[in-house]
Amino acid sequence: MFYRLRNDFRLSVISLLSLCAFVGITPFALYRFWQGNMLAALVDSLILFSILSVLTYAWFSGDTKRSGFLMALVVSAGGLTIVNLLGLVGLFWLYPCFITGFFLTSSRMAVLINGITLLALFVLKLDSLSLEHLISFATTALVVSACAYIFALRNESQHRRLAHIATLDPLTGVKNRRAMEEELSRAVANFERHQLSCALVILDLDHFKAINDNHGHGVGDSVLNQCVQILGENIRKSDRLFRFGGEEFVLLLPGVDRQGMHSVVDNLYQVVRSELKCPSGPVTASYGATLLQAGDTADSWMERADTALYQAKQNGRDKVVLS
Ligand SMILES: Nc1nc2c(ncn2[C@@H]2O[C@H](COP(=O)(O)OP(=O)(O)OP(=O)(O)O)[C@@H](O)[C@H]2O)c(=O)[nH]1
Repeated sequence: MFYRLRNDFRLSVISLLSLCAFVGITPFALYRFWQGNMLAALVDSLILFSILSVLTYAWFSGDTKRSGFLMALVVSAGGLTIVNLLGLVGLFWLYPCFITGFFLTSSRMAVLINGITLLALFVLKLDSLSLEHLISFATTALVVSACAYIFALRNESQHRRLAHIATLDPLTGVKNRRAMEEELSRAVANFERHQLSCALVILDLDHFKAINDNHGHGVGDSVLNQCVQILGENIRKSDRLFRFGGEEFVLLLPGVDRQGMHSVVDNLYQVVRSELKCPSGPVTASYGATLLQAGDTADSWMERADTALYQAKQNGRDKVVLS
């Protein structure tokens, strides 16, 4: 439970708001029932019920995108109800409602919900509010929403950037192992659903430790970068290249059959062999390749490619083994 709260910001906001609403509204609802003010008690209960329903949906479905949107609607409707009940004083409650919208849903949606809430205030033309009150409130609420919108936009773009950076290998700039695991699972799903074939190639540079030991890590790094450049120039746009770790790379080749896989790996073998160099001479690589098969999981597919690579190494390196 704490793990989910820590890792899902929207779920934690939904939960916190629900807790505040439960603690804040329940005593009022009970008090109003006790006083016999049934209408107000019913409104309180309805708000509570809506909030707790969204909370339950968020926890059980895990769909915090939709739950956040629903919660933003409930919060705004709750805010309008409070203004209806309290008049001018109730307007102050709309400010936090307007801001929480940006924590619960996308910035665009929050702007839309806030706009509709403001419009509703003017349309309802509550007796207790003068036009002057409404215009003053609308102006300040717009300023608050604009600031929250800019902040939320900045936050969203930084989040996207960080998510992108988290999938890249900092040295070579190609996708890392984390991104690879996602793509492997996607390829398995595509194969199960659309029978889209896919080949997996693992390439491991031979005696790379010796390059580092003899020429230094800087040269080792530049060999890795050269290798990525050579591979990138010799694969299709639809192919995916990942750095699996150290001096090991993984290639995903969607849409190829056995013959296609054979010719791609053969070509890479030749090109790397003739173009990849370090100060003491050419650098070679060993390859393990296999096609995705019915009943494969990402792990079993990877394991087969790894076994093929192991055989290539065992056979003396600078070899290709197709599983
Ligand atoms: N320069 C550099 N070296 C790295 C990097 N990541 C891992 N290494 C080194 O790569 C070397 C890999 O060594 P091994 O696993 O023994 O592989 P190898 O020497 O290529 O031997 P075989 O694969 O069996 O041919 C280790 O010395 C690591 O320190 C990196 O980002 N840059």
